Amino acid sequence: MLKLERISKTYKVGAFGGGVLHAVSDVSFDVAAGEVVSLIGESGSGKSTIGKMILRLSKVTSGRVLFEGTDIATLRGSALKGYYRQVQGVFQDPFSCYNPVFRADRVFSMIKEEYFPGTSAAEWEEKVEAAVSAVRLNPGQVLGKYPHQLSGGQLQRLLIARALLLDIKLLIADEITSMLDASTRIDVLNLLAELKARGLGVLFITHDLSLGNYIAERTVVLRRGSVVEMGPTGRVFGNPCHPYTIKLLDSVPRLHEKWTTTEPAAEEPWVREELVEVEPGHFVAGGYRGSGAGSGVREEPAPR
Ligand SMILES: Nc1ncnc2c1ncn2[C@@H]1O[C@H](COP(=O)(O)OP(=O)(O)OP(=O)(O)O)[C@@H](O)[C@H]1O
Repeated sequence: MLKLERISKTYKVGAFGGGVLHAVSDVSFDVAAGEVVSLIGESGSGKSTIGKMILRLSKVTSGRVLFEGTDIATLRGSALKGYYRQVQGVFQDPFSCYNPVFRADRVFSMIKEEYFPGTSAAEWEEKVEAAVSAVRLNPGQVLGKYPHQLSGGQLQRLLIARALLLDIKLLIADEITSMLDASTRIDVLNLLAELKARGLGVLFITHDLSLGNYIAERTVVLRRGSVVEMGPTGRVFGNPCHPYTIKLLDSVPRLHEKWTTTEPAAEEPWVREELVEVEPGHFVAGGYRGSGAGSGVREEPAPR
């Protein structure tokens, strides 16, 4: 469904824009229908930049984002609108998505005006109630309320309901649980699991390995804008091979804290190690191979 083909993003930085920051370098992976892929990496590793490029909030510097075979950079007008009916993002801070002056369900009426102007009021009301119930909220308790009368978890779920109203195929979920308390966080994760069972693809962006492990079929580990390891979650977590992944897994007891040891994104293109398939579907930059206790050991490259 979604395919990233060697996408990169550079930003001009420095006093007169003379420097170049490589936020994302040559990243390729895909997300299938009904699949959750978690994108993990510490602060500044380029996770959100990838999410923004998929949502066309940020232009790719090179490479292509394909959705059902079409390069999204080519979409214009009604084709672009059609894309947003199928692909939506939900972000970390639910409060910032609402205007405190208006009732929270204004986010639904805005969608009606934009995408469903011909739908009758009664039919629309039914659709909204169904979407709100699908995210396990009681319409009678949340509709008509102002944002300050609702919790962060309720506001986050309303945003997911809003995405559902569009009947999306792919959700870009960028740190959506990081501002929620532990029990609400699990609720939202279980909700994503239900949506996945209904065929929704999800790119689950997180700095929290344990959440990624809980929900995702596949995991992509990002370091300084490059993929260092990716594959089926069981393999990446059960047999981590790249020294960086091993280091991340060692830090699991601290995972509910945001990582503070921010690595700066590369100001110079750093030597990117090629991804090597070390076991079926499991790719590791530089060809490091895990061997249980001795994982992180790189075998001599095979002779060509
Ligand atoms: N508009 C911008 N201009 C210049 N640099 C940017 C811009 N947006 C992001 N960056 C830089 O690109 C790098 C990647 O940022 P990004 O937000 O994608 O990281 P992240 O992994 O999502 O981090 P976090 O978990 O803290 O949100 C960082 O070094 C960041 O400072």
